[in-house]
Amino acid sequence: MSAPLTDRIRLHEHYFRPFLSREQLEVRVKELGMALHDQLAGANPCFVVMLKGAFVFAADLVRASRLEGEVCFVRTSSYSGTNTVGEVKLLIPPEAELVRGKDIVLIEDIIDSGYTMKAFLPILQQLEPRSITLVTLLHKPDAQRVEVPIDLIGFTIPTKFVVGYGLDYDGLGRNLPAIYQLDESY
Ligand SMILES: O=P(O)(O)OC[C@H]1O[C@H](OP(=O)(O)OP(=O)(O)O)[C@H](O)[C@@H]1O
Ligand code: HPA
Repeated sequence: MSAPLTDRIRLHEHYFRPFLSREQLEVRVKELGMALHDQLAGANPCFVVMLKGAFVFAADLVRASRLEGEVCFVRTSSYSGTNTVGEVKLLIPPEAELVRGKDIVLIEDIIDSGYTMKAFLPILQQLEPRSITLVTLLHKPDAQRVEVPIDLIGFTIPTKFVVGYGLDYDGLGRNLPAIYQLDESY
């Protein structure tokens, strides 16, 4: 059954329909937090958050993990509209002194083509962390172009552009509490 028209949202010229509800996100993020807690029991990790998209997920995941640790922010950029431009820019690099020798929890909102992580992981590895645990809320396996070692995945989703819960379409939609999927019937 299609979603009621009132649930549809418009961002710029595109329409998006409800895809993952606030409740589904809350339940899954708690599960991911517990999994991290079990995997890193006793560690004092450094959470590395990929800005901008992962800021909402990271805020919930860090608290759900109940792990004590520093938080550090990194910013990459490679999307224009709904397409990757291929080249990954590192706009805010990681802080070397927070990463060296630490167990890193790398928090990403989405792995789509995989180009962002493929470009960023070697930069992180050069700083010689003790370990890296890569957590992504969303993964589009059919869109992935390069190998990425993902440790924890929230939701495996189809190859359609999504927004909300931190993810944007050209600067809009990050504030939405749920996740919406591009509706190509308009
Ligand atoms: O696997 P990929 O195809 O590389 O796509 C994933 C990346 O794309 C988005 O970032 P973006 O470059 O749009 O920057 P943003 O987080 O500031 O929105 C998203 O937050 C991921 O970091
Ligand atoms: O589907 C997406 N939505 C928002 N940002 C993204 N960056 C890569 N894929 C996506």
